[in-house]
Amino acid sequence: MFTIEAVSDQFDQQIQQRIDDKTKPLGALGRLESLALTIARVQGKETLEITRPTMLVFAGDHGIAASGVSIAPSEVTAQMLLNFARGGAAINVFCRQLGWELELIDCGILQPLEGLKPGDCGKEIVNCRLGAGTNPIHRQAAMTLGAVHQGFELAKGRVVHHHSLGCNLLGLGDMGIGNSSSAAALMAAMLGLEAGDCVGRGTGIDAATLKRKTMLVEQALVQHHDELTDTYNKLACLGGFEIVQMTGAILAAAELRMLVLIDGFIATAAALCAVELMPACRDYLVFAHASAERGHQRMLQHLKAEPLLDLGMRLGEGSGAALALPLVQAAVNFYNDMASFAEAGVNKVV
Ligand SMILES: O=C(O)c1ccc[n+]([C@@H]2O[C@H](COP(=O)([O-])O)[C@@H](O)[C@H]2O)c1
Ligand SMILES: Cc1cc2nc[nH]c2cc1C
Repeated sequence: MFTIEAVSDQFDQQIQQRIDDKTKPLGALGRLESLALTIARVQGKETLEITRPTMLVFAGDHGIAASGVSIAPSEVTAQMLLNFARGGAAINVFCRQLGWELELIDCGILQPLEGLKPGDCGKEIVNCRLGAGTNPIHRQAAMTLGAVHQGFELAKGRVVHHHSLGCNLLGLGDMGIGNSSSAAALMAAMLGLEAGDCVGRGTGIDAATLKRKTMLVEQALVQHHDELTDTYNKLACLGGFEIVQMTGAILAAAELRMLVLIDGFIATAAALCAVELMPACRDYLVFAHASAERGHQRMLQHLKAEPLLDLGMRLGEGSGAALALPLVQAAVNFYNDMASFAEAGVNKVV
């Protein structure tokens, strides 16, 4: 369904030489230097550029939320999506500040946001609905395999659309009450860990809720144990509509050789799925930040990812990915515009 080419390391030496020739002590731009190498490999050209950076926020509801695993009920997913549409959430503020295009995608919240009065809803919500919330994963499969495939196709449609508008950097974010349970279950299934190693406090639950959440995720893993044979089945049994579509978006973006900025715990669960399915897509991913959610560090280690920021954030929405854009632009700009020792007439120091 996707044809993804791993990036070539053929020009690594030239790229590294260009970075090392800039007027700075060797390695002094730290993580920005490896970021520039990543971008140069992906873009494969002399002058790097970030064009029309676009944040896609995928929203979906989760059956498990009815069993009390979050601080909020499922209704808050729709309420926050409406808040995004009206421009009032953290992701709106950061996108406006930093120059992101923003698209909101309903992947399957409980009830579609229809029947709003004209003018009530500022921004279009793109309909990519796979259902009215997933089934509770501790009792049955979240969705059918057909829904997983359909979700990949819908996400690919959005990515192709933004690519055609000139976007070469996607940010991926999520909104979905209960989705940290689904992300933790997928993490456990993919990394071969216990529920207890993967489940965290999500929106900020108390100790008793954490215990229940861990038990339900454990139950989901036992319930589906024999079906967790490949990534598609893992997504069908344990996933969420927004996690499926973020996975599809990563694969579609990699196919088009676009860079993808991954947000926190939920988006990284989608990255785990995408990389398990097609390892070559890893080359196109930049991990924006270390979420405070328990388990995120271990996901990042598994993906050999060094996140750009560590702000103790655990909001989702794409907020961490949004904040990392200036660093990506800084990596591009130093690579393009900084003088070399020869150009500047500075003695090369090593
Ligand atoms: O992405 C993260 O790192 C992250 C960590 C904790 C919570 N969240 C957000 O909080 C919601 C999921 O939390 P919960 O407790 O409802 O499972 C969902 O809307 C996520 O975007 C996001
Ligand atoms: C208020 C609120 C905002 C959010 N943004 C992302 N997940 C969220 C969860 C809640 C509860």
